[in-house]
Amino acid sequence: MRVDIVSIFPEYFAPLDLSLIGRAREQGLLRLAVHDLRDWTHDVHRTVDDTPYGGGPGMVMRPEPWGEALDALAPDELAPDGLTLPRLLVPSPAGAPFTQALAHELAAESHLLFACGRYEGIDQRVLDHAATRLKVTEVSLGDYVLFGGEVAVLVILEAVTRLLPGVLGNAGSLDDESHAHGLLEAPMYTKPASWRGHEVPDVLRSGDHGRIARWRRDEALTRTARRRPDMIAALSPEILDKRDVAA
Ligand SMILES: CN1CCCC[C@@H]1Cn1ccc2ccc(-c3n[nH]c(N)c3C#N)cc21
Repeated sequence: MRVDIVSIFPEYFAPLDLSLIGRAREQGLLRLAVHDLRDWTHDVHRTVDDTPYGGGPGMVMRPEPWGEALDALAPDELAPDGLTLPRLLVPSPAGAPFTQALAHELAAESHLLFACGRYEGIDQRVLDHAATRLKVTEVSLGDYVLFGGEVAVLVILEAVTRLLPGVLGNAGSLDDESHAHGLLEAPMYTKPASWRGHEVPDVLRSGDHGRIARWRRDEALTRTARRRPDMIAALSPEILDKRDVAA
């Protein structure tokens, strides 16, 4: 997967050299490039913002630098290095909720292009024009307000990269994690068996894999019902009716 990120704070993405994302890049599973939007300005002050039409507080990101950046990073013709037309992701509090389902959808793309807004946001015409030739998705992390899109890109990129084949050593670890099947994950334990008077549930030490799987499924259902009743309502019937969870 190729990923391009455009931001006025490219240094925000230094953490992408670390951990599993850094290793995915070394393994060639992820080709990532971060670009400074100001490289597409032409004035001495490298201006990227201006006052909003219609008045109001703050500044809006100018369309010209964004237009040139997207032209350069999403060229109409197939570039010599195999650049395909990317899917444009624009973090925004007005975007569609970012979910595990969307993470899986994005993990299937060959080229993602992230546009990180700041100030009051990006001039709407940038997105409207991009949509004439790219798939554009405005996406939101949640119902709260951040300073800009960079944090959202870090979150989205981590959620997507871990789904790429070969990134997680034990792909099985994706199977029962929270949100993998519409449920929260069951509680997890490790040694010692007894810690400050708290014991590991006996079933997990029984060696009976069928019982353990059923216990984990029941715990996941109980935890989800208590903490996220909205997820229970959205469960597919087969998950609720699943009788034998043993493999
Ligand atoms: C504060 N300021 C005036 C009100 C509108 C937003 C603006 C700040 N801002 C500028 C670009 C930008 C992109 C994403 C987000 C964002 N906030 N919350 C989320 N879940 C987000 C995502 N994903 C915020 C952004």
